[in-house]
Amino acid sequence: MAVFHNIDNLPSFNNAVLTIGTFDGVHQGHRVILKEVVVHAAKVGGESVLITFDPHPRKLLFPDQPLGIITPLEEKERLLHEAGIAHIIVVPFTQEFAHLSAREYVEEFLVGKFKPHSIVIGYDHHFGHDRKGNIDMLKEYAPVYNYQMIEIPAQLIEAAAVSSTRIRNAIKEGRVEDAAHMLARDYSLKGTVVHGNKLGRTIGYPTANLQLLDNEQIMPAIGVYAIRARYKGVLYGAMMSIGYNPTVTDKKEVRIEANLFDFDMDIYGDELEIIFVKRLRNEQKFDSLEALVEQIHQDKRDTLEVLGAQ
Ligand SMILES: Cc1cc2nc3c(=O)[nH]c(=O)nc-3n(C[C@H](O)[C@H](O)[C@H](O)COP(=O)(O)O)c2cc1C
Ligand SMILES: Nc1ncnc2c1ncn2[C@@H]1O[C@H](COP(=O)(O)OP(=O)(O)O)[C@@H](O)[C@H]1O
Repeated sequence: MAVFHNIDNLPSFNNAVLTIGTFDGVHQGHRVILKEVVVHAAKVGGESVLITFDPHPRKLLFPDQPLGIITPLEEKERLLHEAGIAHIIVVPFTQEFAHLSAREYVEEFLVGKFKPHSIVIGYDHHFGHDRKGNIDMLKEYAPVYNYQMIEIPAQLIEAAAVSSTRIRNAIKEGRVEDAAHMLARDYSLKGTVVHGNKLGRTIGYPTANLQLLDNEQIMPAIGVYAIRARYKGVLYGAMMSIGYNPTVTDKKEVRIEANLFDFDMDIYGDELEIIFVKRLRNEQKFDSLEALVEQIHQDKRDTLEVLGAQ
């Protein structure tokens, strides 16, 4: 198992079975491809090699569009290894790399650096400057450079009825259960616990305020969620508010905060992982703090019911 970030200093792989893509989310559709790579590598006595890009190509190509990624790189690397991929190549996605013509990309990059035994690719994969390269081109070069092409057909990928875009939309709309279904795991975020307004403890609900480790990661819709929170390897039932806290402030700043059950520790500065389970309700502006607290009691009951039912 290894991750390589420097493409100018790669080892030579033995019968590399390659796949290429951003694999944001490492979702059910991606897993169809990953499985083929791992199984095929075992069959031909080769090594599974996955090429991915950082930052996400869309960030370089469309810098004005907010990106929103599902899996930060470190998490993606962990999930890919879990899926059985032996070697991960993280290509720094620079202007120079983006400008390689499709031919240069195949000849100098794929063949030059990896001498692949096989390339496993989805039917709709594009590459090279202006995305001009496609699967037909990889097929044409196959006999020239002596690699085998394995195309993952549309039906197989579409049967999974999953795409990174659909997952992004589900998360943005707060449909975290739909996202979990497509990801085959719960959506999660990591953050550092920062100081808030110190009001939480006075109303009986201290809330760890989070600053996300990866600002590019997608935030679920404003609202209240049943979650699990992982602190130093231990999972706690918890509830989360993502919102502006209109009951207590007029500031237009989004706060991400979690109240952990059966927990009483000072965790400022520490890392907390949030695992989304279900969106419970919209954020509301209450007439009084008492009314907010009444509702938070109810949120806790609802959360315990949701978590207990799992
Ligand atoms: C489960 C939960 C639900 C919440 N719902 C709301 C809400 O609907 N409206 C609101 O103004 N604030 C809501 N809050 C946020 C509280 O206003 C906030 O936690 C409180 O002001 C303490 O903030 P502090 O951590 O900055 O001290 C919610 C908090 C939690 C934990
Ligand atoms: N059950 C708990 N859930 C969340 N945070 C807790 C809990 N118990 C203690 N804490 C601590 O209390 C802090 C939150 O208290 P709070 O009064 O809301 O302050 P702040 O406004 O700075 O977030 C957390 O950052 C954490 O260090």
